[in-house]
Amino acid sequence: MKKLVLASNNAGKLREFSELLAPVHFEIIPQGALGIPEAEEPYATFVENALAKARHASSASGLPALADDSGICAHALQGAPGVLSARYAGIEANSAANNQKLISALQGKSDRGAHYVCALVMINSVDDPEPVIVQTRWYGQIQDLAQGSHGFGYDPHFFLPELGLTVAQLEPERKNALSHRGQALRELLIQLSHRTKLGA
Ligand SMILES: O=c1nc[nH]c2c1ncn2[C@H]1C[C@H](O)[C@@H](COP(=O)(O)OP(=O)(O)OP(=O)(O)O)O1
Ligand SMILES: [Mg+2]
Repeated sequence: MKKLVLASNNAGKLREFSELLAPVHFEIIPQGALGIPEAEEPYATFVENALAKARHASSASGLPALADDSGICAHALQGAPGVLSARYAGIEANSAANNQKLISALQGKSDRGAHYVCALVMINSVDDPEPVIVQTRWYGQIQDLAQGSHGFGYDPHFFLPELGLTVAQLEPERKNALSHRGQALRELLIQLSHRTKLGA
């Protein structure tokens, strides 16, 4: 079975990837299982950070790698925290501190619109000239009150008006069916299947 390193140390993402990739015939190896530490994420775009993570994991393992760089963009904050979502309240910040900072930054703002972004990059090797790249959005609203216990990160504050629920109130399968990460992974698998058909 083809091996694939998942270039992430985020337990929530790793759980979602294992659910989403369950039907796929890859042996999925989280980079932590190979002792690979987090990559630097210095770039201003999600795609560049995802590519840096994928290259880091592929270089350290000698295997194909899949990386996710994602975040939440608040419209009233000109897209902040964006690529800095994981480090919004500081380098070692946890989700509670990041959520708190986001809610504080939005006090008094009437526009609560936001979107999640997910950039996925898959490479066959560190020098792969044709990375598979997908980027998707998931729209919602940021609410002050934290609700729900599923998911991770900003999910308890990310409200879906069509459902009347936060993402943390969705069962995992329902989140995966709708989320930025679920959309991106399904698109990536379609792109891979086209390549396989063409023998590339
Ligand atoms: O579905 C999601 N539900 C809730 N929050 C989410 C989601 N997707 C991304 N997020 C937030 C979490 C973190 O604050 C940031 C990702 O940051 P990001 O650098 O891509 O990931 P990370 O540092 O946690 O793990 P890693 O880089 O090892 O993959 O966006
Ligand atoms: Mg990160």
